[in-house]
Amino acid sequence: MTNSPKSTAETQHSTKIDVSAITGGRRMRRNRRSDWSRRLIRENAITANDLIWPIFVLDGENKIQPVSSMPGVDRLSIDNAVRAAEKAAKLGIPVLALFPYTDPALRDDTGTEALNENNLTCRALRAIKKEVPEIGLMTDVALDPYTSHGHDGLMRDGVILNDETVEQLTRQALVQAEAGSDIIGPSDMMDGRIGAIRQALDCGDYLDVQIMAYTAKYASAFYGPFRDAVGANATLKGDKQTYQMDPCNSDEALIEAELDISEGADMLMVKPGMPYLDVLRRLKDSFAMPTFAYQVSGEYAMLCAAGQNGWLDQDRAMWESLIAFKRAGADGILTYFAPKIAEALANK
Ligand SMILES: NCc1[nH]cc(CCC(=O)O)c1CC(=O)O
Ligand SMILES: [Mg+2]
Repeated sequence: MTNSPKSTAETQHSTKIDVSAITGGRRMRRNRRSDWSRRLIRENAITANDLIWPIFVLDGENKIQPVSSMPGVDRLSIDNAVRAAEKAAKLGIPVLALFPYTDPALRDDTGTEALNENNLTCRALRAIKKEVPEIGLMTDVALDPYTSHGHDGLMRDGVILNDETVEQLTRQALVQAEAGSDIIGPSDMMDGRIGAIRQALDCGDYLDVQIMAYTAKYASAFYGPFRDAVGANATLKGDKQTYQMDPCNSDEALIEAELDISEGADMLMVKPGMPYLDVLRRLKDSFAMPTFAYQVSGEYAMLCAAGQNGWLDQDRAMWESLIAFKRAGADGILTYFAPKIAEALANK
């Protein structure tokens, strides 16, 4: 490059750009120019109606026990879970999802405590139903909070048994329905459990109890903090790859969905959330079912940790992560941010 005056003038002349000609007059930035215009053209929004708030319940009274790997999330004794339900109802959150922290002394090989009609989950269901009847309650069907080995199913010689587990899960679902669960959420990934549970609910006069199938649940590293919260990290031996899905696959999710729908699922779920938005979109487009995403504990922990370090703006990242689920086709999101989001929306 020379820097003679003549050459500079030539360069300026030859780079005169006519953007309107290039884009055919289309100016995408026009709509982004002002706040009112951005609001006007917005395709997606989050409302409190989109939220399911997962809470951790523990035994005792007047207890609030922080989960160290999930800043701002606590294990709550039932009386405090009732307070949380009142708060959720006031904020317009439609559903609470209950997860029990089970006393290690109550865990055994076969997860017997799952079938106890007075277990923590059942007592929490009854207490919340009594005090806050207007809120929907969802419960987790899986054996991992109750087994001494931390697996979601029954185990023999190191193998997770499918059909025997399905029988046990079906009984667990009935116990929860009897205690007042509105939505049964089987999170175990055994084959055939949706159909078995549907059949049992219908025979047991629980025609109106809904099933949200954990349809595409992946064997994920992002569940770590949750397993802390429910005390399963200490007990879990091995991993869950023989029943949860391989993160390398997405076609398989379509078959899982087809099965769950034909077996009677009312709603589908993809889990984790952010790393599986493609799966969410495929399920929504293929089946047009009410479809949910679970923004799991590890996703929550990552955003909080980066925020605490000042590495990103936690609030903005939180909103952006949630709108991504809506954009990808979710009808709703299970998220530990639910109360924070609903509060912010209420104060807008
Ligand atoms: N049935 C277990 C269950 N139910 C919900 C979660 C994870 C939720 C989260 O990470 O927030 C898990 C963990 C697992 O499969 O090991
Ligand atoms: Mg399945």
